[in-house]
Amino acid sequence: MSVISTITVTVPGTTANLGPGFDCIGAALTLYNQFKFTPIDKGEETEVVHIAVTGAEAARVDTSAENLVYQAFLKVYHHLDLTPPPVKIDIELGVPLARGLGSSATAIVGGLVGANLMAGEPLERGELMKLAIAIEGHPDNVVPALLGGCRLAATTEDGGWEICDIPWHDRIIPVLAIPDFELSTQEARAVLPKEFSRADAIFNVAHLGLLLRGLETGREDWLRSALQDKFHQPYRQSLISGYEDLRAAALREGALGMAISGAGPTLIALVNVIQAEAVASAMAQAWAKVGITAEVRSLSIDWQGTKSAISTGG
Ligand SMILES: Nc1ncnc2c1ncn2[C@@H]1O[C@H](COP(=O)(O)OP(=O)(O)O)[C@@H](O)[C@H]1O
Ligand SMILES: N[C@@H](CCOP(=O)(O)O)C(=O)O
Repeated sequence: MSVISTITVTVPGTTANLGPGFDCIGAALTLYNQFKFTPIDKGEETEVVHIAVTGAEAARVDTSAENLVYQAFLKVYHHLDLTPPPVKIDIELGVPLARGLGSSATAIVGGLVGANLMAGEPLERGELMKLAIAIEGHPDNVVPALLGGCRLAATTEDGGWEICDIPWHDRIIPVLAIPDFELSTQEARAVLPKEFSRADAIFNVAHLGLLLRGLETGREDWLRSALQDKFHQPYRQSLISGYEDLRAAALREGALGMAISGAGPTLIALVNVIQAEAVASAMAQAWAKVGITAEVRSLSIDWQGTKSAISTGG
């Protein structure tokens, strides 16, 4: 009988909200975290984990049993009422932490998918998705991280989720300006009001519609207004120093619009492919002028979502 030696799970980072789609839309990006799960022999001991992390920000990741990847791994076993096996988890970080690029979603999805494969794949993708949304608390990062592409998530009348794939025109490029400072999602959610006016709700519904059709058709006149929002960006801008300077620089070089990626502090510009390089360099310079070091990257949409491979031995 073949025995699992290692399970490798690769999960894309994501950009959520895209302006008016607060907590309901997100897209997977060509930026990845990799998680390797290796069963270890620990005799009678259970719930034992060894975690090793590599990558530029490795020292910032908790390697205790509180690690989010392991917590998600345990969730599958507890959900199935099974005893979790001792495991070694190797994490290779490619998604910057706490920058609004869905690093926590990669950890959750990675842990769930790894555990499900180790347990013999008892859970279907839809069940894993529900567990992931429950852990993260909102669907807009974990859904595209798992499925790839740009996805809209809406609740169904029976309390489930309807997931809709959003076409993304290949002329439209996401340029991500990633600063060297962090902003936790929890902190950036704490500044938001609990209620919104009717005028704000109508504003966001209209602009989300514009965004969806703009992304599908690539129509630049629609996309130029589509990233406006009244639900989160007005309250979060002050947490991101240089926000207005970056927006002005990006628009000056021809960006169609700029928004906060997820809860920030990364900023995302939607750009016609022809302008991508000029916009990226203008955004980097604008942050440098206010003393912030940043990495600015023109990325693509990841269409595959989470990938996994199992190597066996014995
Ligand atoms: N690869 C990882 N392994 C373990 N925990 C992680 C990993 N990536 C992110 N996390 C956890 O998620 C936190 C960041 O989550 P959050 O504030 O939501 O930011 P982000 O926008 O990156 O998702 C990190 O501080 C860490 O606790
Ligand atoms: N809709 C959430 C998205 C958070 O994304 P993250 O990448 O910052 O974790 C929010 O805006 O709070």
